[in-house]
Amino acid sequence: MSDKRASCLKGNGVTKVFGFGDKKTVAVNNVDFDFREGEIVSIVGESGSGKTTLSKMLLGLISVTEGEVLFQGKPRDISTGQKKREYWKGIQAIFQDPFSSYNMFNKIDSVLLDCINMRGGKSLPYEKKFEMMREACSFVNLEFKELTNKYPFELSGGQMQRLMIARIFLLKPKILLADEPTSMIDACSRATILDMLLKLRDEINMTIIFITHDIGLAYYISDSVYIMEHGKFVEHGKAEDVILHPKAAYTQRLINDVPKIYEEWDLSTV
Ligand SMILES: Nc1ncnc2c1ncn2[C@@H]1O[C@H](COP(=O)(O)OP(=O)(O)OP(=O)(O)O)[C@@H](O)[C@H]1O
Repeated sequence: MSDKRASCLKGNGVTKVFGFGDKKTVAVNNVDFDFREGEIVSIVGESGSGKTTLSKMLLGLISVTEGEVLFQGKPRDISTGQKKREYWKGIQAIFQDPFSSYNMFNKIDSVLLDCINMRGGKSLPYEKKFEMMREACSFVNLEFKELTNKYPFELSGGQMQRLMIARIFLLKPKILLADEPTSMIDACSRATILDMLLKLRDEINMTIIFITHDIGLAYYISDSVYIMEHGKFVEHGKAEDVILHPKAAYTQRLINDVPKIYEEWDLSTV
């Protein structure tokens, strides 16, 4: 993590409270963060720690109860539909379930064409658009000519994940929020997807925010890590500092929970 990189997304005292009175839940409790341009950040926590709520606030899908979010150094303004759409040119997300990410009635061509149009390419000649779609598919090792005229449900899970990354390749957002994007696929496809995301970060200097419960993945992939417990960040810093020298008991526990595959199994107790 280098302080020389400009701030991309910053939060001061960001809080989300659901419900009122006895039914009140403080899902995210007064968190501060500063994600830098081109940085890979992981937000790690167990189920219910507030990761999804925080990502929805970052994406502008739900309101912030208290605190402020700054995008590229300026207070974020998503007060109208128009301003939200403008903000979403800068921040995009991929989710763990690729099936939920597509309108299944839209052919793959139109999924990709929408991205080109969103980036202001509506009036480009079709040959140029075709070339852009072909390039985006080839970036993720897919053949556009095999996908054209098909629907997303005709693809395998792994192909759908790759198509999601092809969309990001075309949209070129400043920030990509990736919510456990590799949890539903096998280890081999998982490594490929991660490598593609890292390559994309290198090509377009995108900030990637990984939302995960997997501290091992966070160590492997991130520049910096934020550890979340009960809606608060209990520690953050460079991935190797936080994970190799954890200060919070909670971080220590998450690390201890990672199965150590190099240790022999003791089957006598089974
Ligand atoms: N719409 C909602 N209304 C009320 N409470 C909510 C709502 N959404 C989330 N919560 C509560 O906020 C807390 C944090 O939930 P959140 O989904 O953000 O956790 P998480 O870390 O993403 O969990 P997981 O890894 O299981 O997705 C939980 O106690 C949850 O019950």
